Amino acid sequence: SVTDAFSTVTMPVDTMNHVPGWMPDAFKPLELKGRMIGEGRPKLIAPTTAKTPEDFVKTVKTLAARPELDMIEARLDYLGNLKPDEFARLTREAYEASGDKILLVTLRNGTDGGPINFDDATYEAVYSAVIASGRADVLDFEIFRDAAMTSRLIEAAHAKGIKVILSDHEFKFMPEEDEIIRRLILEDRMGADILKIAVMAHSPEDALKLMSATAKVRRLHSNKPMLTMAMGKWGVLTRITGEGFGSDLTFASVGGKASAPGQIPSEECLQVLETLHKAMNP
Ligand SMILES: O=C1C[C@@](O)(C(=O)O)C[C@@H](O)[C@@H]1O
Repeated sequence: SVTDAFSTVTMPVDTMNHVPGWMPDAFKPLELKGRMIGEGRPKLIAPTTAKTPEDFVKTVKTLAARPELDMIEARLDYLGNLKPDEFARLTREAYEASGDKILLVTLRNGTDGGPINFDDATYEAVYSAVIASGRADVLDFEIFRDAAMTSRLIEAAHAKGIKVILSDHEFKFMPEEDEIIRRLILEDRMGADILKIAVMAHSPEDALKLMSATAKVRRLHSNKPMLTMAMGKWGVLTRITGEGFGSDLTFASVGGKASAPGQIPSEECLQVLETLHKAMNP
C-alpha cells in the first residue's frame, strides 16, 4: 500500500489490487420513504421550475403522479425572493402534494444555476425557516458558502431528522479529476448524507473525468450515496451510468421542463436505467 493525500485527508490505496477497494462492502445505502438510495438502479428526481406559488404546488402534484419518479426537487429559487415564512409554508404544501415521493427542497443561487442571487443572510433565513416550520425529507446546501453557516444548517436539519445533500456546481468548466474527488471528500467530511457535484462537460474527456472521480470516491473514499453529473451535451452519458460508476440518483425532465442542460426526459431515462440494471445484474 501507498498513501494518497487530498488536502489533510490521507487514505490507504491498495495498489496491488488485493481487494476491490478501500473497505470493500463499506458502502451504506440510504433509505428514504421506503426507497433505497444506492441499491439497484439510480433513483430518478424531477425538479420544479414553476415561477408562481400556485403553479409550484400544481407542478409538485403533477410530478407526484408520475410512477417513474422517486424524488421531487422543489426549486424555491424559481419563485423569486419571497419571505422565509412564505417559502416555509410552500414547502408544507409541497410536502402534502408530494405523496409517497421523497421531497428535496433546494434554494439554488444565481452563481450555481438559479435565476437570482441570495446573500448568505437570506440563504440562512430561508433554510432556517424551512427547517423550523416547513417540511422536507432532504435539503440541498451549497458547500462553497460560509462554512460556519453551512455547519449550522447541517446541524439544524439533522436535529429535525432531515437528510442533507451538500452540493457543488461549476456551470462553466470541468475541474480536474483530483479536484472533483477532493470536493466530494470534503462534502463527506462536513457531514453530508449524500455527496453531490454538477459540472459542465465540453468534451468526452470531461465526462470521463467526472465518471472516473465518482468511481474512485465510491471504491476508495466514501461509503455514502452520491449524486454526480456532468451537464451539457457531453455530460448526457453521465446521467445514465450511475449504477456502474457510483452515482445513485439522477435528475430528469418532465414535460420538457429541464432545470439544467442535458437532462433526459424521465420516462426514457427510466427505460435506459432499467436496461442497464438488467444487463449488470443478469
Ligand atoms: O444541482 C442540481 C443538478 C442540476 O443542475 C442538473 O444538472 O441536473 C439540476 C438542478 O435542479 C439540481 O439542483
